[in-house]
Amino acid sequence: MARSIGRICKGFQRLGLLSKQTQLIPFTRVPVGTVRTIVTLPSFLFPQPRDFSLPNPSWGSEMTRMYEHYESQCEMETEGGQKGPWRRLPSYNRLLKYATVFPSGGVYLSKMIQSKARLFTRNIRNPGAAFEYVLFVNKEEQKCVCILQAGHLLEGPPGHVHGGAIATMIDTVTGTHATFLSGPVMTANLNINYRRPIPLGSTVLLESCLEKKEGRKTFITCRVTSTDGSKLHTETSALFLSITASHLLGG
Ligand SMILES: CCCCCCCCCCCCCCCC(=O)SCCNC(=O)CCNC(=O)[C@H](O)C(C)(C)COP(=O)(O)OP(=O)(O)OC[C@H]1O[C@@H](n2cnc3c(N)ncnc32)[C@H](O)[C@@H]1OP(=O)(O)O
Repeated sequence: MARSIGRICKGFQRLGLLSKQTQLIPFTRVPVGTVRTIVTLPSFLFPQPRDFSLPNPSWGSEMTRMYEHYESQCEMETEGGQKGPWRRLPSYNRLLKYATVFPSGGVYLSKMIQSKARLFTRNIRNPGAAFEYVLFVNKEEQKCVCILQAGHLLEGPPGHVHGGAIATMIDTVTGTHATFLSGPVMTANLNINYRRPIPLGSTVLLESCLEKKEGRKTFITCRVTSTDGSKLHTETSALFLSITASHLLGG
């Protein structure tokens, strides 16, 4: 258990959410006053988290075809036998499930852990009903592609996807991309132009590109198009600001 919690702590450290000094100290050996991270629950209570970016039976033929296309890019090797630049990003419905105490924000996080908080885009139990999506990132080109199949619960105008649902996906894709490029960030500005409605149930591509980085600022652009690229649905410019854990803990 200690090893698996340790791996999770390392994951948070990589994302910059835990300080490097945070140590895992088994509960039974904790000298009073030196606790930095407390393990409160045994690992058998944590089932293997579901990776929502993997195919499920609700995926239509277009979603599956696009997934297979990008997945095959991930398997490609360069001429020198190295792994190619594409990676699929796994996707879970919760990020903070396993952490119990932050160096200075234990109470806040402990409350979150006991709560029912779930990532907004991954909280519908019925597969295919809302956001079905998978993200692929290309490290060399500093771009990210998301394949989205928009389910029937996302209706806005009759037969078409709600503008807020589109904005949610744009924020998710550009936000994940910015995190990949710059570590923990928050959206400061999203500027979206809706050019053409997205039919409900259809599969579209969101392509996010790094425009520039300036200090704490990461500027990203994102286009939503049909899978063959012939129809432009939305265009976005987004600004993300790098944050530290204390920004989140400050509320
Ligand atoms: C390995 C990878 C795996 C990744 C795995 C991750 C998985 C994860 C998946 C989930 C992905 C979901 C992604 C959702 C992301 C959200 O939805 S975040 C939620 C929505 N956003 C918010 O709630 C943010 C609310 N706003 C804030 O907290 C604060 O205003 C901010 C944005 C942090 C900035 O505050 P601050 O740090 O105090 O910055 P501040 O000093 O005011 O300004 C700094 C600079 O930025 C500029 N600035 C600030 N705000 C703005 C603005 N709105 N417009 C223009 N400029 C601005 C300032 O002018 C200033 O510029 P300079 O004078 O330095 O040139």
